[in-house]
Amino acid sequence: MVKQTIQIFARVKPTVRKQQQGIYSIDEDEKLTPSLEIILPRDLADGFVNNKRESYRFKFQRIFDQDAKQETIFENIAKPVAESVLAGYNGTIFAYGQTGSGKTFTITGGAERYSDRGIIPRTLSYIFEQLQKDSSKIYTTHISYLEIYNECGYDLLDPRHEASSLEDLPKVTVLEDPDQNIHLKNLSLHQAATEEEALNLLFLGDTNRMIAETPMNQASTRSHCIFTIHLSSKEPGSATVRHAKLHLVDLAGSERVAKTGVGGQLLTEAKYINLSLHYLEQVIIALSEKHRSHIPYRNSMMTSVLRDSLGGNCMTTMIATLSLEKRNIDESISTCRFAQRVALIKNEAVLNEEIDPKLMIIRLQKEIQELKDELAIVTGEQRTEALTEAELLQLEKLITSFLEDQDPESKLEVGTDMRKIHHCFHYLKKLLNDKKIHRQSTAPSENKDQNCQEPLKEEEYKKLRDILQQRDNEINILVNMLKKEKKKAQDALHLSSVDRSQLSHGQSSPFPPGNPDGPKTLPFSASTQALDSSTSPYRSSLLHRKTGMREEMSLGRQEAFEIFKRDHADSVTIEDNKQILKQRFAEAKALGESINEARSKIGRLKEEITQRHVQQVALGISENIPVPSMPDQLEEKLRSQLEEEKRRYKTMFARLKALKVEIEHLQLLMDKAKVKLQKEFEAWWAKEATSLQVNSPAVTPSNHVKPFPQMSEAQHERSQPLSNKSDVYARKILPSPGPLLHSQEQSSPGAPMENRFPVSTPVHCGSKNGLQRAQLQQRSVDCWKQLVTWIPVGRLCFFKDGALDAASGAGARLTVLSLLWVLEPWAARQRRVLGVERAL
Ligand SMILES: Nc1ncnc2c1ncn2[C@@H]1O[C@H](COP(=O)(O)OP(=O)(O)OP(=O)(O)O)[C@@H](O)[C@H]1O
Repeated sequence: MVKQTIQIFARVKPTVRKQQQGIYSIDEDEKLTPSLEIILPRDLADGFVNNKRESYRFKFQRIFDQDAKQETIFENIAKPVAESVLAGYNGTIFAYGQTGSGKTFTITGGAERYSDRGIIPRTLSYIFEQLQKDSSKIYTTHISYLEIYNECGYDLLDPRHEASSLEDLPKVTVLEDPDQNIHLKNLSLHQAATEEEALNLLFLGDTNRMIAETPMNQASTRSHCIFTIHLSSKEPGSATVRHAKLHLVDLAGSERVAKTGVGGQLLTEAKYINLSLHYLEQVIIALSEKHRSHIPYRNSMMTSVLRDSLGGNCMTTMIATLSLEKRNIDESISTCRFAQRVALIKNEAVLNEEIDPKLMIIRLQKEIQELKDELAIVTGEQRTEALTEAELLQLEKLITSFLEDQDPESKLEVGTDMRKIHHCFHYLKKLLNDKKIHRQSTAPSENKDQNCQEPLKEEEYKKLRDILQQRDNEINILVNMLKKEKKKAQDALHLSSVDRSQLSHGQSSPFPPGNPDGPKTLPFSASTQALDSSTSPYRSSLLHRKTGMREEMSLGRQEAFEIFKRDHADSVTIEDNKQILKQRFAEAKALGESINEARSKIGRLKEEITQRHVQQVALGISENIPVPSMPDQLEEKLRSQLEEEKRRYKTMFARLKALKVEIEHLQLLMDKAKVKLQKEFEAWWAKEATSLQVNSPAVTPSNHVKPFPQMSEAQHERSQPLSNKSDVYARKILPSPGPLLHSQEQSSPGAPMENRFPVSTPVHCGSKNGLQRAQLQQRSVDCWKQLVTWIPVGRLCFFKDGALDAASGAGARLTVLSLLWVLEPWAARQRRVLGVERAL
């Protein structure tokens, strides 16, 4: 048992230096428990004459200032916890702090750079690396991911549901057994055999969380998330299994309702969050007070789930995330106060061991059989029916192994069944008789042989022995050569099949097929498959969501999406990551080629060494000189080259492995960013469409949304106003329709100049007024209608491009494109009508 108080750490989020100057200081001199001093500026007292304290000092195990890297956080905070989990203890790391203070950044990581990986991906990496190294135990790893929102639990990894809102996810409920153990009903556990599988699960959960967000529930801020790694270990042959859980918890923002300034639904949410954090605080107060018999764990779902982590069987660590700006000083002080109370809680972690149920069943079955046999002896009730074939076979096996066992103390255990005992005696008797007969039949010939043998001269015997030895060596060498040839042929066969499969996949992988050291060949053939989304169910699920959403889009929306994507802030990150990914792929490819080269060089060197041996043997045979036992100079040289090449190979191999993890991580980051982008676009599209309808009562479906009565539903949808992300983008400029316009048809006499589309005067449609905007769009539709009637399709295409070039803002592009989608079929129809008229 390990008794330990909850470890508390502080992390200060980086902000503009000026804002934090003089607000806090870290005293690292107190080596054992460094302290953080928060200085309350006078002006925060709002002019009151008061005796408010000006400085607050809090002690932490360690304080990480703004420049602390994610790597440092992992090494100092998460690694020790991961180590104890590997040893079989439960562990929890939770981040607590106000919204925006860096909880998600610390626990999960940033979405932009690979180096921003947070505690979860790094811990997964570390755990799987350790599991690979330790071959003395059999490990199984499972993952679960729970979100608690408004006191309801949701399973973020349920494979049966595609979440489009939180309600689509299965609800998780807390059950308590008579021993007060907590069970989570409906929370799915997923086996993860590799780091890649576990990472895919993390990204799937994060994506589900993001997709399930509604504008009312902007995710992370208002929900708690618990990512759990379940680890079981067992020594081979042992009946004892160890179970350990590691909870990595991203709590909701801890700010008070008054500060958030929210109302309505948000207020309800804020209350729930505050309520659950309030209950968390109550639990912590109760635990930090001595002699409190009742701890109110059951008051909220979160405290129920984290029951073991708080004052129970767990090694728990808290990270207080602080955003030390002037306006956040109060919240930062309350976060630190909370941490000080948490630091008083004592946990008692024990190894969670149990007997493997399967082995337990076998053991109990054996015991039952033994007891039955004993009972039969005591009661004198012996079974009389004949032994079955299987029983007889098993007995004979037992006898054979008993006879072969060299240990004089060994016993033949057949139980108390008299039928079995009798059978054993019969069998042994038969064996003994058979052996006797055999001896008698072979004895005369042995004697004859002995008589025929002539005593060999000592010298001759020695010579023959030497020759025999020499022949043995030659045979060994030739057998080795044969083996190598056979292996080469197999490799060639395998390579050609790999080539074929790669060709059929249509993609070339930068990862080389293997390791020159024989048994561990093709370590990457499996892992490269992870890069292929079709082999990873979770990644393909992410991609499916992404492409699925895309397929549903109409063409007009797709074009709008392309523009939205181009102008979105995240597009820079996606592009950056694409570039990095390209670089990494190129690097991996180059590395793969070098590894292949090194591999063939190693093969060549080995070949040369073997050749040398063969030559020496051949020389030995022809000139009758013994094969030298020590390698000569040339062989020494070859061997040192071989060792050098092997070292080089190993270094490159390790780098390639790291690259592979990085590439996979980047791909997942990009997938996630793309899903986010798509989701934001959908939200923006829906919002704009509704805001146009709500804000423009004058624009009825007949005069605006569906300008052409003959239009099909699909065309109708394409003609929906895009509203041009009006206030975000620059002013929208439509090209002038030119002299073809009849001004009376286009504008009323009293209309403002900008609504009349004067020749070669751009129209500015950047007004926030929905009605005006709708009118302008209606007019532009009419204007284009006129224009397109007389333009052949080729010109229309020209206009499409010209308009795109002429337009200075993305909004204009959207309007022009949406109009074109409407007008293209319409113009074709018009031309057909005109053709008919002309023919008549
Ligand atoms: N140590 C840091 N270094 C760089 N950027 C950071 C750091 N901490 C936080 N950030 C950035 O600050 C922003 C807010 O951080 P984050 O989302 O992690 O806050 P949070 O506490 O989880 O907020 P919420 O309660 O809303 O979930 C993010 O853009 C994040 O990238």
